[in-house]
Amino acid sequence: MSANDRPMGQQTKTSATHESAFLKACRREPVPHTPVWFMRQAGRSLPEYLKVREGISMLDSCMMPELAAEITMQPVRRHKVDAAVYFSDIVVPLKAIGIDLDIKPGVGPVIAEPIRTRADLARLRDLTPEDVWYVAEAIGLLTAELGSTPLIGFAGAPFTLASYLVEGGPSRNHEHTKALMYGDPQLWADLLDRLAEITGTFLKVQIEAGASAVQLFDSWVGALAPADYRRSVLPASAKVLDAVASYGVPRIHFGVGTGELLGLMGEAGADVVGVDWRVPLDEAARRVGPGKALQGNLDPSVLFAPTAAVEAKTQEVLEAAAGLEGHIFNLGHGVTPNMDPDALSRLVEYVHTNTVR
Ligand SMILES: Cc1c2[nH]c(c1CCC(=O)O)Cc1[nH]c(c(CCC(=O)O)c1C)Cc1[nH]c(c(CCC(=O)O)c1C)Cc1[nH]c(c(C)c1CCC(=O)O)C2
Repeated sequence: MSANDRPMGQQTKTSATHESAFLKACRREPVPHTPVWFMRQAGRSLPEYLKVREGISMLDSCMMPELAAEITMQPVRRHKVDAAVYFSDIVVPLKAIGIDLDIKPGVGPVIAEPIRTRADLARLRDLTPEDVWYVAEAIGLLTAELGSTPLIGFAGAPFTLASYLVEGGPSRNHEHTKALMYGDPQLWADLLDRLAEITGTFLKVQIEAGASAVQLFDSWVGALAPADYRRSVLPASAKVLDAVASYGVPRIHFGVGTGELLGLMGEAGADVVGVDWRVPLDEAARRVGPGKALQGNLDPSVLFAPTAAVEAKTQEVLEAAAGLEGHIFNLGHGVTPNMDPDALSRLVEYVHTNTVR
């Protein structure tokens, strides 16, 4: 359906979303104020989240469209952020293809039988849109409710998904993962390629349902040196980003501790590169090179300091970003459960009123 075929209301909404500060910054166009959203903005920092999640497991809540839509809306209503991020988890598509896994509170995703051999690989079948019907349904509800506020869809990148699958759960040193990557490069490449297929489909489902941007989370890839990233990870991440290129929605690519990988993560095909708090944004821009917007990068733990200190550190981020082609303000990683929601609301207000030009 072309824009002209749409009913009037939807057409107006679509163009208002297109003209939002968030999408303009992603496209590196001038903005009225610096747009801001927070990774993990929905979740345990919000009392209204704890209330609606009572007695419902994390994975079950991801499969309940009305509930997932409500949780996605909560931080938009409360903080007045410039974008919503679809409430789900990076392991949802793996669960959807039948991998036996759970999300353990305070721990993270735990896989019953890790994937470490060629025979194990056969368990990673293709994802079909029907497997994740609840995603399209939740996003349909959301695009109606969000008005001109854009919705960000997301997925875990092949390396980060592989690290959970191969380790069997969260890991500090990624020992089994690296043993496989260095010990059996062909099996590793095949594993990442399978995950790239699944992830590409998961993102397509979200875009076709109405997501206005997508973020590919390679949260743990900062564990790798650049040469290993280029050889063993970049081809699979590039395949995912390429799979959704034709939709024309901005593709954000983010990892933690990835200061040495920023240029390569841009090369993988992102339109926006997410930066954690370890590299100032002006330096990050030099590493990424021209033609890409940046997202970040206040240290989340700064939010635990008094307001004046939060504002001083925020000002530093805004000043480092002043010369960028496009900047979306975010934390350098996700909101944590003990964060004061009021501090986050104040931060949004501060960024909106203190944009540096
Ligand atoms: C690595 C990763 C995961 N999940 C995700 C990543 C990449 C982002 C990152 O680097 O932080 C992505 C994710 N997970 C969740 C979102 C929601 C959208 C948002 O508001 O950003 C997003 C974008 C919900 C969630 N995913 C999870 C929660 C907490 C579960 C709960 O509320 O019971 C939420 C709100 C569970 C989860 N799932 C995962 C972890 C490490 C945890 C935390 C475990 C814990 O501390 O209890 C895996």
